[in-house]
Amino acid sequence: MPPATSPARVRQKQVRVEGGRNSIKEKARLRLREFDVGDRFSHLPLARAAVLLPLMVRAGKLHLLLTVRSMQLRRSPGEVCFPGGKSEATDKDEIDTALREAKEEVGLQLEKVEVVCRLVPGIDKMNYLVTPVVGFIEDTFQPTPNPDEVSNVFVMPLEYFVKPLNYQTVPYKTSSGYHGRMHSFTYDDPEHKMSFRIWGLTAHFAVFLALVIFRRRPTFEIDYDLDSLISSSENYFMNLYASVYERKKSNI
Ligand SMILES: CCCC(=O)SCCNC(=O)CCNC(=O)[C@H](O)C(C)(C)COP(=O)(O)OP(=O)(O)OC[C@H]1O[C@@H](n2cnc3c(N)ncnc32)[C@H](O)[C@@H]1OP(=O)(O)O
Ligand SMILES: [Mg+2]
Repeated sequence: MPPATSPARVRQKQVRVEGGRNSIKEKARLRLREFDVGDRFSHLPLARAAVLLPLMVRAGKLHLLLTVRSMQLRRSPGEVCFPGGKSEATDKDEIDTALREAKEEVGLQLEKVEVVCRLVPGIDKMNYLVTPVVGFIEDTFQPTPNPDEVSNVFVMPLEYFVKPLNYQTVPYKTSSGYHGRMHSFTYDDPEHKMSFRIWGLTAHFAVFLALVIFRRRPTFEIDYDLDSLISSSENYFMNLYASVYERKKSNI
């Protein structure tokens, strides 16, 4: 047998690693495509925003890239969120918005993202319809955060959003009167030697993504029926939307 450092053995190992990485990605891709909502919610009469949920394979596991918002921002300073922002007139759709914002905020070139799908949207505290766009990026990506908008970038295992070490649930009521629960995760990042708190809308999207990909019951309670995740996630959103819509109508 050739020595462990011989070019043939190194190449064999590389092929195995790439094969493993591809099968993780392929399984995730197939699951995500089942949940692609396309432009089904795009006609809803709310202001629009989109975020990119950047997935990568690191050490054989799926990871998500997240950002910490600059303290200078007017809205949600210091909160953890995905790269993203409001739609601009030049954006063709939510995918354009998410990719444009990811480039502006963390320097991610759009040709470095393999867009897989759009998931069920959420509604933020300003009543923006926020569409999560899921895309694969390489784990070699080196972010260049725009300091006006982003103060930090970190990567965490997607699995943490179904099996967290530090989790709390926070009941909340929106301005439109909708009652729900917000997830709140604290993640101790070994790379930055810092703790990050991921909660609210960002946690909501990360949990849903983990449920779609892992099909596993999390260690905490969720508002979905796992046996019919597509319909229950859409119903959850439509109830939230109805409460916002009713409120908007009554304010006219
Ligand atoms: C109902 C649940 C509510 C919650 O969950 S709160 C709990 C946790 N927080 C979260 O989960 C965060 C959720 N929010 C978000 O993900 C984002 O806010 C959301 C909805 C995608 C919107 O994206 P944003 O990032 O707020 O919007 P954006 O990126 O378009 O703009 C942000 C602000 O930056 C400004 N900006 C853009 N380019 C700039 C530049 N080159 N230099 C300086 N400033 C710049 C831009 O004007 C905007 O400012 P402003 O917000 O309009 O005051
Ligand atoms: Mg933004």
